[in-house]
Amino acid sequence: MAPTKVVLLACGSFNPVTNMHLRIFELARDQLQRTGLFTVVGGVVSPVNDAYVKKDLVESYHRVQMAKLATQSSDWIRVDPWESEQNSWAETLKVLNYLQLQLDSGCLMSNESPNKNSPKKRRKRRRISDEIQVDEVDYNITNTVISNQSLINTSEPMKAKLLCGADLLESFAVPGLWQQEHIEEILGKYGLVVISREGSNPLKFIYESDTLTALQDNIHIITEWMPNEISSTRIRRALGRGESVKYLLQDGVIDYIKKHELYGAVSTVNSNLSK
Ligand SMILES: Nc1ncnc2c1ncn2[C@@H]1O[C@H](COP(=O)(O)OP(=O)(O)OP(=O)(O)O)[C@@H](O)[C@H]1O
Ligand SMILES: NC(=O)c1ccc[n+]([C@@H]2O[C@H](COP(=O)(O)O)[C@@H](O)[C@H]2O)c1
Repeated sequence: MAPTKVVLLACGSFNPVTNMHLRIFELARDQLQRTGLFTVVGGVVSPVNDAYVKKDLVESYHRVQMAKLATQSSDWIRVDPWESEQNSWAETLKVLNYLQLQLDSGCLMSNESPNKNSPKKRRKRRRISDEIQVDEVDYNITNTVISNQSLINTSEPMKAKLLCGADLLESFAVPGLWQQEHIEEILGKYGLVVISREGSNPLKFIYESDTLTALQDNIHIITEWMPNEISSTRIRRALGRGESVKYLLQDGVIDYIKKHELYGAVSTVNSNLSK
């Protein structure tokens, strides 16, 4: 049987995007392809909407720009600002539905597709947006994406899968956070690729849930044998304290943070301080 073509979607704050966020895409692609069952044709970073209540969340405009800078050298990971541009927070299932509709209709937007602004493509994406009942999106804003990534060929059937760290899987158990039907649909219709994280035990977590056990064929657990806790929270803390974050974030992201004085970082534009 030919491998299933897959596009990985990572939803999160990306506040800011770290090298570990990039690493989980790479690890997931490598390990999924080694099974011989999947070909990973793309990865999508979807920064969460500003309406998602989280401490210290900087404006999505900045989080999207940083994610674009971080992924600009990748030929398969791109950033989709659609979720961040909605008028309200969009649940993860809706983001997956939106991505799958784009894949089904052959109109997955690249970060720099030459004809991305064509009225035909704009109309098509607007229809997709209407179909999943989210607020109207201004695609002129969406299309101000800057990057050098190539267009994913969407002429063949492709499946969206949710890529996450084990902490996101474990958040399924937080009362009131996820609707049961959403969890079932995310797993049943799409599937989950979970990267292990220090302090988590995804296999035990699945074992303890009847829903997850019933759908475990659609959960791919990938062990990160070089675990590290590069987390956005720790990066923000370091920045606020004036500590170096070099090699934890892409250089372009560090420059952007300093230029815009995000997370309490001090601009180096007018000073002689090195990174
Ligand atoms: N070190 C890591 N190992 C494995 N997965 C990770 C790691 N860091 C982030 N992820 C995963 O990347 C996705 C997006 O990350 P997100 O920005 O929401 O989390 P975070 O880095 O933990 O942020 P914060 O520290 O602000 O809570 C999530 O699924 C998260 O589990
Ligand atoms: N019900 C849901 O769909 C649901 C609930 C909680 C978090 N999420 C998503 O999970 C991600 C969590 O990000 P953080 O780990 O940064 O909080 C975000 O993208 C958020 O939208 C989705």
